[in-house]
Amino acid sequence: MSEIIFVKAREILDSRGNPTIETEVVLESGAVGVAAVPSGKSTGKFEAVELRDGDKSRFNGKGVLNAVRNVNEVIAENIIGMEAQDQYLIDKTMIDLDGTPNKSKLGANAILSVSLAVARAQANELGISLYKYLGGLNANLLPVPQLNILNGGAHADSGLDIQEFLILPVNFTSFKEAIRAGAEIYRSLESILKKKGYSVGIGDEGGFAPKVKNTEEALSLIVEAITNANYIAGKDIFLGIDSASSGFFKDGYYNFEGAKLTSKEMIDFYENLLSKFPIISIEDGLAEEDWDGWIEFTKRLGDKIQIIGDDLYVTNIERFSKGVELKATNSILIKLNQIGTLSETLKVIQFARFNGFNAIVSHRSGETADAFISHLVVGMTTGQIKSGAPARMERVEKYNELIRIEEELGENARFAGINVFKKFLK
Ligand SMILES: C=C(OP(=O)(O)O)C(=O)O
Ligand SMILES: [Mg+2]
Repeated sequence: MSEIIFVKAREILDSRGNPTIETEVVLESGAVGVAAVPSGKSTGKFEAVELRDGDKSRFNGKGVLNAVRNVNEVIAENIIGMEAQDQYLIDKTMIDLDGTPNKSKLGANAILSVSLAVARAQANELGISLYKYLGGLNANLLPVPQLNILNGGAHADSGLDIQEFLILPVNFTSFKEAIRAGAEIYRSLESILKKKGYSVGIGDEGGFAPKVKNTEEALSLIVEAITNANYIAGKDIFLGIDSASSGFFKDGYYNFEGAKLTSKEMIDFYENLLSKFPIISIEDGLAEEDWDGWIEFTKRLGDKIQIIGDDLYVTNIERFSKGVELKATNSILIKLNQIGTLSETLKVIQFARFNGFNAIVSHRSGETADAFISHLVVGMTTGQIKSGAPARMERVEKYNELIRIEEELGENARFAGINVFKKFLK
């Protein structure tokens, strides 16, 4: 047991060059925990509040000095003296100190940086890896990576409406081999794009951002890349998309690929895609307030594919409970900074499990070198992680950390592989 004696936050930069917060926590024993918070661009309307200064003279208003001050001057004096092992109590103390339903007073970024740094400090205090602290002996499952190799939407200027085109390597015996296949396919896609005269510039999450015609062309290029890399699409590698469709939903319609579609027409579009491509996962296929559409979507396609709510749920237990009750999806995306504490995130993952939902732990489009999510996904044995392309160091670092974890687990490591999708493959 060791109590917190020092808490200090600072403003650092994220992968887009925007400011974000990092916090350091020191325990009486000398154990230290440092954690940095990422930042989204296609953020959900119902996410907890990321506190930004609004002072246009610094970072065009995006500074986080107020959040830093909230850690150093408000949170610090309230948690110094608390035991680092009391994660739930520390998180509750911060939630109560904030006192708002969306953490708008202190900032979810401020609160989360402390929450994660405390967990790290406690793992270091115990002298064990973070994933082992989170999950103990049960923490031996390595996730299927969802690798975003072609970018659109708010993350790139490819002109594609769909934000993320993902490959999911499943037919492998280890995470390391799965990521190798992913990286080979990424490079294979680069060669194809070059040969066809497309740009090989990349988007925020490291995927290529060619100005291709539409979704079908993007998916065809990816299938070709899989084949050229000597893998079989639909067996070794499945496809996924994150439409981030709240970004093109307006006044009840989806403004998609030049047309104005109803929810039903959007679902028809996805159903047609499934008949042409080995897609196993669709995230945010519909918008964050289109509950009726989601119910229909899951009724029609929920036994064939993983249907993930991201902006729909924002890792919030209330919105997620509603989704479970309404059968709005069969899966949930998990982003720590959508809700703002580790303990609330753990509860949402547990709730997903109780209800037979897949949980996919995710990075944000603005990232740091912090690989906390790699430990979270193994600690909670969720079986899937989404961390962008197998390129750009802030993305790769999450995958590299999983390679290290797999090595540490040795013969006890298991790769989730096809198991996480078995229920969709009858
Ligand atoms: C990672 C995503 O993007 P962002 O961080 O911009 O919300 C996403 O939508 O899943
Ligand atoms: Mg998303």
